[in-house]
Amino acid sequence: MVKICCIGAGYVGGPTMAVIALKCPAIEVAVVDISAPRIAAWNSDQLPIYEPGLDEIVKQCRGKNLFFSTAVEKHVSEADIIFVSVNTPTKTQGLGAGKAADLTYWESAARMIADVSKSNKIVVEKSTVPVKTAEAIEKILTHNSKGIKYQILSNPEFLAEGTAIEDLFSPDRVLIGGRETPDGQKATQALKEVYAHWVPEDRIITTNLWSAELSKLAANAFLAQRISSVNAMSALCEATGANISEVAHAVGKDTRIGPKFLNASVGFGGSCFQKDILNLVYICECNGLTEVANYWKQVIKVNDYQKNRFVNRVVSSMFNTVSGKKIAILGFAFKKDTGDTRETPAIDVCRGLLGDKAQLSIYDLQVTEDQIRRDLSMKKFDWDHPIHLQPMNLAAVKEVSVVWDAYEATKGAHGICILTEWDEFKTLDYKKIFDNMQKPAFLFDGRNVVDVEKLREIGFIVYSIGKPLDAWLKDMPAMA
Ligand SMILES: NC(=O)c1ccc[n+]([C@@H]2O[C@H](COP(=O)([O-])OP(=O)(O)OC[C@H]3O[C@@H](n4cnc5c(N)ncnc54)[C@H](O)[C@@H]3O)[C@@H](O)[C@H]2O)c1
Ligand SMILES: O=c1ccn([C@@H]2O[C@H](COP(=O)(O)OP(=O)(O)O[C@H]3O[C@H](CO)[C@@H](O)[C@H](O)[C@H]3O)[C@@H](O)[C@H]2O)c(=O)[nH]1
Repeated sequence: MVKICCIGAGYVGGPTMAVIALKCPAIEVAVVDISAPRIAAWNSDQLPIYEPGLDEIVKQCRGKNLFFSTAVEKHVSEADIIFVSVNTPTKTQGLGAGKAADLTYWESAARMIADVSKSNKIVVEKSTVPVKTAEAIEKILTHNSKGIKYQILSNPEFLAEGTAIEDLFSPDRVLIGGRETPDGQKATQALKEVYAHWVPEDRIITTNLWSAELSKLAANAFLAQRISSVNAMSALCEATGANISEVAHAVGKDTRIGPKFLNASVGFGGSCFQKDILNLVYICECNGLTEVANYWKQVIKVNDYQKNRFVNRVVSSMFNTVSGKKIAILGFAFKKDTGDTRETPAIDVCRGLLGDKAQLSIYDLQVTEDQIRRDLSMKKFDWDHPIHLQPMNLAAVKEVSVVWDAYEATKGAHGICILTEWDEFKTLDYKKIFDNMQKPAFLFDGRNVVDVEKLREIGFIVYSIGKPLDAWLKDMPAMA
């Protein structure tokens, strides 16, 4: 029986391995982690991450051919194929701080593999890593090899949160990069056979190692660039009276551009886009490609601009101050159908409003109060470390309350900010909400989910990203 071990039981390791176990009953899959609470949660009824469809798969396979364990060394030493899916945060100190990927966790996983292995291994990079990481890992492994042969493959993951199971069941492509030697090709073939249990062969792409590593960073940079492009246009729409939904629809009809991923928003979030672009920028700079680095940096600058613009719009519309005013925040996760808050634009928007002394009442369908409080007091990039290494005893933010109902959040509020596109926010009883708010009642839709005209009829002053401004907002221009 082929044995697979995945180091890192996170948003990637958990779902990917669950799907491999489901689709390959003859393979034994062990997912290991240094975080005991995380492993305990994977072995409980309350999985550590919320992902539609994941519970059922885990229930079906757990204890049969899918195991979650803290016995890292045991499972690594027994495995034929080892996936490494650990954190690769942005460095916060030293050379490349604020940009370069911190490979501490990756390196410690590689050293551990070298220490405990007694048989040949295929080591698969599942984490997103800088180009040429495989070469460094190869050096660590072979330096300590004791005669054991290692083949390193790059197999980046392209799943998006909220649709992870769908994406894993039916990926646009599976990418495998390997050495172009007979042993390298054999390893590539072995991994290809795992995916071939359910992925059509023409969707499994094989490349050299460096192309696979770079393709992951490139794909995320292209995706994020699309959002910054549409968000940049949204600012111009507000200035000119054009409507971003109409512009995006018209632009996306061009088959060369396509309709997906063109929703203007308060800004992109998530654990990957910013981190991976910063990483790309750093690699360009290290290779002397300043113009290329600056080009990609702009994608992040526009994203920061979009978040700032939103906060400025809220404050300037409400008579240039939100001091002491109750603002309801609807949605805190970085997108719908996930409880993940890593780099969510809600953090920056909330901090901006708190900076102007607002009182926030936050409601999200999946994010816990504890998580929200941690996010609002944590330093940038501190989130991307194993949970037991993250700062504890964070300062309490007393101007924030977290509630479990949109009506409660909005009761007595001066304004509402919609920051996540949860379906529930489309069907709330906005008349009831309006009646219970201070007047004038403001609604700032950072996700374009509400029916602007209907809300204006009820009496709201509405701002919706990239949509024609109502008269009130035109009279209260926001500073960029
Ligand atoms: N989240 C996504 O949607 C996504 C998608 C594609 C790629 N990625 C990439 O995949 C990697 C993992 O991301 P994630 O979202 O799953 O992170 P995560 O924080 O959810 O999970 C990483 C896990 O690795 C564990 N870990 C760290 N060092 C370890 C070690 N030495 N031994 C054992 N366990 C260790 C941590 O405790 C943690 O549980 C990152 O490189 C990320 O960029 C993420
Ligand atoms: O038209 C759009 C699409 C997305 N977003 C925002 O962009 C962010 C990222 O969304 P999405 O890409 O759907 O989620 P992620 O889970 O971050 O997935 C991205 O990052 C992963 C980690 O690398 C990759 O594997 C995926 O392919 C890539 O889509 C979220 O805040 C979204 O709200 C928009 O504002 N407008």
